[in-house]
Amino acid sequence: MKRIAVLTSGGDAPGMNAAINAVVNKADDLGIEVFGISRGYQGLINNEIYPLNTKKVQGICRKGGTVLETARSQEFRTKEGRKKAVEVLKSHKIEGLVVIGGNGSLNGAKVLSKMDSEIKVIGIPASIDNDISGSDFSIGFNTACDVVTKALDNIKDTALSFHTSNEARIFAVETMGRERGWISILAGIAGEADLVIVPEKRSSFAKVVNRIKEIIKAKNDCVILFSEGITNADNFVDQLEAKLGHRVRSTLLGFQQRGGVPTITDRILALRMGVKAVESLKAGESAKMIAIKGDSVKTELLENNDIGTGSYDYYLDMFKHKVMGL
Ligand SMILES: Nc1ncnc2c1ncn2[C@@H]1O[C@H](COP(=O)(O)OP(=O)(O)OP(=O)(O)O)[C@@H](O)[C@H]1O
Ligand SMILES: O=P(O)(O)OC[C@H]1O[C@](O)(CO)[C@@H](O)[C@@H]1O
Repeated sequence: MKRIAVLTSGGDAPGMNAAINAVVNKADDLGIEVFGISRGYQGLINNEIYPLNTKKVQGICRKGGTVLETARSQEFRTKEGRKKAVEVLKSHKIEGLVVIGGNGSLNGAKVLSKMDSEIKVIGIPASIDNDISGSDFSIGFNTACDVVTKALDNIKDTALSFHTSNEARIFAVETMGRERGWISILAGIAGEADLVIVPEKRSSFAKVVNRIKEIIKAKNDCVILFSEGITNADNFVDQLEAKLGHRVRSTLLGFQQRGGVPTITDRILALRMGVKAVESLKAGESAKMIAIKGDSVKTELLENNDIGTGSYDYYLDMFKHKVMGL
């Protein structure tokens, strides 16, 4: 393997830059040339490709987002688009490609790996949603949880300061994560939310309301964390106010969860995965994804699924009275 390329695709995630840095530095160690591709698969189709070296990626580990920029590409979903992508890689004599992205990007990597046996493709899971099967954690998830936990810490200061007021204080905070409640559950436990509502559990709206009433009766405040993937997430707070007859103060953290300086945990995860991806290409592997399992970084087959695995049930069951679903 003499020449490889790296791209980032789909939603950006904090730590993607550390993965790029590791790919370039490990390739340098092994005497492999590296090219960067801008704007994901669309940039690849458009031949937006340039040489990278260790100097160019110096100091990027601390940066959020991705220095390669990212995109979602309809054209790459077509066979014609993917053919163009292969032609571009071949025209630059690229023998291996590292795709850093979420489950869609990794599905794209799998399809690309079937196009031409001379081009090896390895995926690195990077998404704040942690919804990628095969790896316990994806790059960016830890940073997103950190943002949400810190927001909860701040909100709880107000909640606890109003314990003796006449009016019960109720706060509702929405998290990202698409159909998965990973961010809610981990940040909820760490930030001591009183109630976490995730899409994976089933309950009724009436039961959720009753649980909130119990919490208020017991301590006069309630901090609720709910996932964007629950049923009727958009109207959840309005419906709660109507049923409870109380004000519910709402916080939408939105894209704050996807950006910002990556935590050391995300940086180390990304660095380990970047190194493993280059080693895997060097060993001639293809159609594989880098995964963290327990404390080990491994290669797994790229599978066409998008539900995320890891030890999710363990966290859901830690404090049963604090977790409900809708
Ligand atoms: N089945 C597929 N076949 C070919 N390409 C795909 C496929 N699925 C996704 N892609 C490519 O990967 C790109 C990124 O996918 P997607 O928009 O689902 O984001 P993602 O990687 O899952 O990130 P996020 O975690 O932000 O959702 C798509 O725009 C498309 O170009
Ligand atoms: O607006 P966009 O870029 O499609 O991203 C929104 C989605 O991306 C994610 O942040 C994952 O990257 C989801 O949690 C969220 O719903």
